[in-house]
Amino acid sequence: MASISFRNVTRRFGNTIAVNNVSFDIADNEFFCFFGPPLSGKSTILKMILGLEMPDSGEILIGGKPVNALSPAERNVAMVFQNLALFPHMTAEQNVRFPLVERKVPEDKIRARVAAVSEKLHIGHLLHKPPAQLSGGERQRVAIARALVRDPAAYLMDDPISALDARLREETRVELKRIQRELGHTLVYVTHDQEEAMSIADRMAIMENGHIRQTGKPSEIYDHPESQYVARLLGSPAINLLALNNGSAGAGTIDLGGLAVPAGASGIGIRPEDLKAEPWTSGKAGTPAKVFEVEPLGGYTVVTLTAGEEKLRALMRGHPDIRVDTDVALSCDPRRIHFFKPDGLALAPVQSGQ
Ligand SMILES: Nc1ncnc2c1ncn2[C@@H]1O[C@H](COP(=O)(O)OP(=O)(O)OP(=O)(O)O)[C@@H](O)[C@H]1O
Repeated sequence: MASISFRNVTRRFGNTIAVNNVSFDIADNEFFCFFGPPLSGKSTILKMILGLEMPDSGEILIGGKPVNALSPAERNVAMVFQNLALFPHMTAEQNVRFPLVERKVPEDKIRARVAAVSEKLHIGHLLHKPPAQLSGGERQRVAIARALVRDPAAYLMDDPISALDARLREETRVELKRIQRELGHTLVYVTHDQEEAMSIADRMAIMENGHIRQTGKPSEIYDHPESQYVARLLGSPAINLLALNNGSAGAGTIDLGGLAVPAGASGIGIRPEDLKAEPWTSGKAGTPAKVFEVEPLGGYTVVTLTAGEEKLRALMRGHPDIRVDTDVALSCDPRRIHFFKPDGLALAPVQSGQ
């Protein structure tokens, strides 16, 4: 397996800058995810790693060696194009063998490789069965074995499970994460699903318009977004973003409880799970708001609130005793508030020294 690095890589298509001066380092054996909206440049990055697209400028390194001049075959990187669905007319074993048979790998090598992958993925006892006789989870393990049966320097996957239904998608991403960790493959993964990216990646890069806006562990990026753009892309329901009206006197409609606002801040962000809404009682601290709608989701409830001109969302555990059109008091742990400048970049909170 190998590390993968870009150094100031740019790729243009006519007037479109698909990838704009991008640099990153993916470590050996890392599960790395590119996440961003459609047309942000994710697939073009994968194609340049693979050697199907050439950069206009910049350098690409695999295993520390420059590969700009190497053909796809010489780079030994495998793209998993197809989604992780099995061929129904083949047994599990025929499915797993397929990528090697297609590449005319000698039979003894195929046998050895299928045996090795089957042992690692614990599917040896399933190999004689057709997909129809496998459970959903078993089918996904076999499909992943087929995707991983080659032994390249790194695997690339472009939205491989988006075609599956929601339940199977959840199962498959857990399997994939576990298997990647067990096998220790470098895996570069593209998705436009924020939950998938957050749950699956060791580290991720957030893309916008050909730029990487932030790179890091999903939890670090979620807790410390460097811009409003990144803050908004991660989390469901989305972060509440509010304009600051008059500096430290108050944040629009949210009482900041005397929190010092950093100089230059023009807006704040509060994650729905950090916003507390409690039944209003006179004399209670907090910003008055009205309950607009309540959405029970089973384990959680999303409460939409109106405070002045603003609509805010709070994510609460279980089934809170909150009714539509009643008055509530809003509060938030001030340490969980994000501050942003007019250009959308984040500001560090003022250190109180306490
Ligand atoms: N072969 C091409 N010819 C012309 N323009 C291209 C080509 N490939 C990509 N682009 C353009 O480059 C930009 C980035 O596209 P890319 O496919 O890399 O984005 P993406 O983030 O993978 O999108 P999606 O999630 O929709 O696959 C887009 O504006 C796209 O139209």
